[in-house]
Amino acid sequence: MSQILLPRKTSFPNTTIPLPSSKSESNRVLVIDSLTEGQNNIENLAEARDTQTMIRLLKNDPAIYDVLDAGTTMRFLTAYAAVTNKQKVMSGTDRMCERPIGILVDALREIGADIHYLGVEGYPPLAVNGLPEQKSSKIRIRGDVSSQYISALLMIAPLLTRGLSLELTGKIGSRTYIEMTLQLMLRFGIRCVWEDNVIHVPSQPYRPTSYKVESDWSGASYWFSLVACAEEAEILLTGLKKDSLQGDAEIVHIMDKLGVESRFSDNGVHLFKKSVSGLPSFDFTHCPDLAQTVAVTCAIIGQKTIFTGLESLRIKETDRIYALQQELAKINARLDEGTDDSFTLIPTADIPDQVNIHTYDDHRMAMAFMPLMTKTNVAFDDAEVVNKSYPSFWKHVALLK
Ligand SMILES: O=C(O)C1=C[C@@H](OP(=O)(O)O)[C@@H](O)[C@H](O)C1
Ligand SMILES: C=C(OP(=O)(O)O)C(=O)O
Repeated sequence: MSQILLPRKTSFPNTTIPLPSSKSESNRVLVIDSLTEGQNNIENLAEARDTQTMIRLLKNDPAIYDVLDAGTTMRFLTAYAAVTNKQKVMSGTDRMCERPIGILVDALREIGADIHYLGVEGYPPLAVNGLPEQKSSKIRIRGDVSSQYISALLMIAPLLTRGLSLELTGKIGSRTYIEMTLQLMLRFGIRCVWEDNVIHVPSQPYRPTSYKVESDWSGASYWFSLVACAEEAEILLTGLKKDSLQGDAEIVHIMDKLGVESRFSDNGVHLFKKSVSGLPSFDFTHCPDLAQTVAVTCAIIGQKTIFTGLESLRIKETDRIYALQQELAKINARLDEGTDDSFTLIPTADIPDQVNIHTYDDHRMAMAFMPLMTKTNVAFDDAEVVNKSYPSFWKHVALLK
């Protein structure tokens, strides 16, 4: 684990950031590719460790699928191992074994999969022993804990002899990720119907096709934040499209309210500074991975804000609410929990001359605090933490002139 120090810097003229590809798109396409009979032509897979882990496990097919700290890899491969009738142990880091998976396991068991827990009920590690016979084709599943369970079931559904109808109950979180799954399945020939809260997936074969993974909008968010926080900045982010499958493209609209103008061209999106207006409030229900970026941005630029839709943050790489509260306190900012489901971001009053950020084994804690370098010298205790989604992140920070 090595430290990294970013010295204070306020202006960033004309920099091009060659963004990495999306790990969410990559991990879906890899699972679909493995479920397709025939050759797909897939370009631009992510450098993210989560994706490289998926590639390695699918290629080597070891008896133990050790996903490390990759949530999508854990959830998608659990369903994949079941439908392909594999015998696998699913395991991961200590934190992965604290992230719930019971909702997915219950659904898979109802469909007919043979799965049992090897440790604590409801959590990895698990033993998957295939899916001998489909018992049910109509499943009810909660939509308010993690959309990854739903994406995992949707991707295997076309291979089930009776198909699958998924009734989503309660509030649906991270809906844009479910839509991404369905859109990608469509690219590979699968037609599903989403009516009210039921998604119907008939039994049908995936069709081989060509697909080029787009750049990562979640990774893009840190550069939007840098532009918002800087005195002057102009940044080109390559490989992004206005019409994206990724819900985190929402960052364009969020940052429009926080002083960043986005102009799209054939190369990607160009970011410029503009004035900030109004007292914004943001709902992260469908883009939870942007919450840390936006909280830190608002703290730095002095923007009081109301946040909602943060429920899922407590079960991600770390308890992201706690981690944000601890690290924001170091720059005298607060994220106060209200009596309803909202949080109030009270911005920074005074920033010390040097700030040491603890990263909690969470890539997004490190990347979200990078723009703090516009105000002070900032050190991070674990530089490699970014490898989960964006291994070239610090190399890209070094491109800033
Ligand atoms: O399906 C995906 O690719 C993801 C879904 C989201 O998780 P939840 O559905 O658990 O919110 C998101 O936070 C995660 O980084 C990636
Ligand atoms: C929550 C994340 O990933 P996962 O759930 O796939 O580990 C993330 O990348 O922010």
